[in-house]
Amino acid sequence: MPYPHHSPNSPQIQIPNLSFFSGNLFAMATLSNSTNIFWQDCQIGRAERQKLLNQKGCVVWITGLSGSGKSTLACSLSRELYSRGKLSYVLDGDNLRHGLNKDLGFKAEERTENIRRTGEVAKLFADAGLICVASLISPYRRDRDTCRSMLPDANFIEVFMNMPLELCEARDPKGLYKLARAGKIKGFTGIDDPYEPPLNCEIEIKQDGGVCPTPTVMAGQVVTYLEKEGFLEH
Ligand SMILES: Nc1ncnc2c1ncn2[C@@H]1O[C@H](COP(=O)(O)OS(=O)(=O)O)[C@@H](OP(=O)(O)O)[C@H]1O
Ligand SMILES: Nc1ncnc2c1ncn2[C@@H]1O[C@H](COP(=O)(O)OP(=O)(O)O)[C@@H](O)[C@H]1O
Repeated sequence: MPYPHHSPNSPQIQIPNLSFFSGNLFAMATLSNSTNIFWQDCQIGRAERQKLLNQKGCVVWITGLSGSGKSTLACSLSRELYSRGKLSYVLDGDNLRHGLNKDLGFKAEERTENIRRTGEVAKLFADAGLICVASLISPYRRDRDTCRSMLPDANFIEVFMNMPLELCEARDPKGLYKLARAGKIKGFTGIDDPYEPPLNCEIEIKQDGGVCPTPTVMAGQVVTYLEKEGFLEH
């Protein structure tokens, strides 16, 4: 079943000539200039792929400060799912910036485009029947909500790494906080750039009595949710 805004045979809206936007990637990204296009369906769809894999496609979106443990959770979760015979794929912000998003920096509009593109790719993976684990700072609530709105609501599972800045900064595995504090990186999230915590996330990972749960425990929290919501069976 195609998503509502991609419904087949829907009339194509004619968009005015946008050539005056040429060279402005971000203006172009928010508007579509494709006309006379049609949705193409195949006999083998999402339902058939999910049956084959005995799971339901979804997006687990992990958000949080640099150093909060997003990649650690993503990898631990992927490993745990693999051991249960479930297929997942990790989209890591750092890794995507080596390829698909290599043209983007860290200004607000570039982060927005980074999240939008990643959301579109995550949606494709979910449609392929996979459990897609996206781990990006994704500091803006509106950008995360845009990704949520691309999918049926229950299929977007937002996981908030609610770790204090002091812990992330003490970890500083890449030395980036140190550089940001020294003024050598401008616009670093949590230091001189904003992070907007989720208001209504599905899962929150936080310290318990000042102790951070282990990667296995964090992954277990997500697996329990996926199991309860029926994503690990067809
Ligand atoms: N200015 C600034 N602010 C935040 N992070 C920075 C910055 N410059 C480089 N980095 C490194 O880039 C990684 C974050 O990339 P993301 O694609 O996840 O960022 S975002 O979602 O577009 O905000 C982030 O990786 P993680 O530490 O894994 O979060 C950093 O290593
Ligand atoms: N649950 C945890 N317990 C202990 N150390 C952790 C945990 N999660 C992450 N770390 C460590 O914290 C650092 C940052 O983790 P990482 O997953 O790279 O964060 P992010 O992807 O959010 O930047 C790494 O050195 C990692 O080994």
